[in-house]
Amino acid sequence: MEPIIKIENVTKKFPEGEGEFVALKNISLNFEKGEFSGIVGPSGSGKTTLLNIIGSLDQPSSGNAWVMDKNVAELSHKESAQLRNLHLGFIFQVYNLLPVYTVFENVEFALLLQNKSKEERRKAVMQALEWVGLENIPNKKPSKLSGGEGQRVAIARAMVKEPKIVLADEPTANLDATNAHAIIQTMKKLNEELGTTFLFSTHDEKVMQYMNRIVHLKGGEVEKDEIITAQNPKS
Ligand SMILES: Nc1ncnc2c1ncn2[C@@H]1O[C@H](COP(=O)(O)OP(=O)(O)OP(=O)(O)O)[C@@H](O)[C@H]1O
Repeated sequence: MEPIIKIENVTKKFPEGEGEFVALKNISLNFEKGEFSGIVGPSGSGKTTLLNIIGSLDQPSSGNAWVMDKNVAELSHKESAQLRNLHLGFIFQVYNLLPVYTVFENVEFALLLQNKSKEERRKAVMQALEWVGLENIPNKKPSKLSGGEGQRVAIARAMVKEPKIVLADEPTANLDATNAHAIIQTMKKLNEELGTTFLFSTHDEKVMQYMNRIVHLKGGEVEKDEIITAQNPKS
């Protein structure tokens, strides 16, 4: 089976002063369907840059990044928007909920670009809220939510389209330990039940212990690619 994400000799350069800064240096990596994997590394090592390329939010300077059989390096703006809309879910450190809308509406938003009836949307939103344990507060406004609840809404918003891949950039950075564990366990459950592929960027040891695989980046290069087996759990 083809990997769901295939990174092939990807280099990413950003302009810096007169010259350029190389954020990713000739990286090659594959991720299989259903992985629950983390990208870890020091600040500035290229984690977000790599997630942005996989998320089709940015393009490599050279090399190829295949995401669900589409080469991100060759997509037009419209095609990358379509890839994101149909197949990718995003969870960020900051939840980016729209304050004037309810929990229900914030999650429903992700479906408005899809051709679904109001009733189909209602069902999908309530299912997603159930997945994250917020089915009882669809009408609350974000300002009335705790940090953990806010991040749950963000997970529901990412999951409501039932994407093939969820990209989570430091999803627990603003949460206390109890909420961080709860959030990551919710994502792990969705990974196991729905087969969604999850790819995290994280510094958080609490997150790392749930991973099946940890890719260590350093200075834009893969320093270590670690498969975590049941016999070798992280503590
Ligand atoms: N748009 C940009 N323009 C210029 N330089 C950039 C840009 N985006 C990232 N960089 C640089 O590329 C390097 C890698 O950044 P990236 O955000 O991928 O790191 P990271 O590993 O996610 O770090 P952190 O853990 O702090 O989020 C950094 O040195 C950053 O300054």
